[in-house]
Amino acid sequence: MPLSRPGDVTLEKSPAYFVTEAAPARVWRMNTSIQLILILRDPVDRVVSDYAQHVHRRVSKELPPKPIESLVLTRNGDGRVNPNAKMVQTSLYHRHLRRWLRYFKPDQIHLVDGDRLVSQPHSELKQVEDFLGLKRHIRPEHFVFNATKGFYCLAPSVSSGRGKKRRQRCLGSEKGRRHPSVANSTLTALRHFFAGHDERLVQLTGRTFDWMRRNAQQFGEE
Ligand SMILES: Nc1ncnc2c1ncn2[C@@H]1O[C@H](COP(=O)(O)OS(=O)(=O)O)[C@@H](OP(=O)(O)O)[C@H]1O
Repeated sequence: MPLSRPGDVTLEKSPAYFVTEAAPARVWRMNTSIQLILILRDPVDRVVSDYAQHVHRRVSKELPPKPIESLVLTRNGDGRVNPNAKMVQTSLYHRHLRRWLRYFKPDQIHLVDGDRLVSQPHSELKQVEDFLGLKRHIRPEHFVFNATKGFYCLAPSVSSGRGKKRRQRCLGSEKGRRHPSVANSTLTALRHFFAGHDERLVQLTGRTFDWMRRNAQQFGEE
């Protein structure tokens, strides 16, 4: 963590902490009253996003990407999801969150809806300001939709530059890449698999996310 002065709010972001077995105990030893922010998105989209990173890494090394099926489905060709696959494990949010809740109180962990963070960043970030006990500073006009990027970016008025240097600030080109296309049968297997885990996350958090409603509609009627 960087050095901070009294009154500073220091933020640190590492997606890997969430799934790292030893992280909750280590963080607790550092600071028992820390405030934690967890961004959750549709677990299937998260798997596909992970796969997009795999494709990017392989292509940049001039290696052919592996098919997603070999990374998330069982090897016997029955089309079922392999629950032990790394990309699948990472999306089992309730398992990882349960580990954090052994050390931290539920009110120390704020859940951000990652899908809404993309579509309505202001409303999600307002809740983050409240959770951190900050004065509400972020306003809807601080975000502008960038059609090329396909995401909201920070408006020039809140950029850190001065004068003409003030321009829109978007996340880097490695964020929000186009996702590779994935066979419908694989997506359906993934949706089916994760729908079975939705209820456990609801029980743990008391939150129902939009992807759960979509899953319930799709699979509840089967
Ligand atoms: N404004 C804006 N611009 C670009 N991307 C945005 C934005 N808001 C949220 N997102 C989503 O953030 C996802 C990447 O998240 P992370 O940076 O936490 O992931 S990681 O560090 O790469 O693990 C990234 O996931 P992918 O779309 O799968 O790349 C985006 O969906």
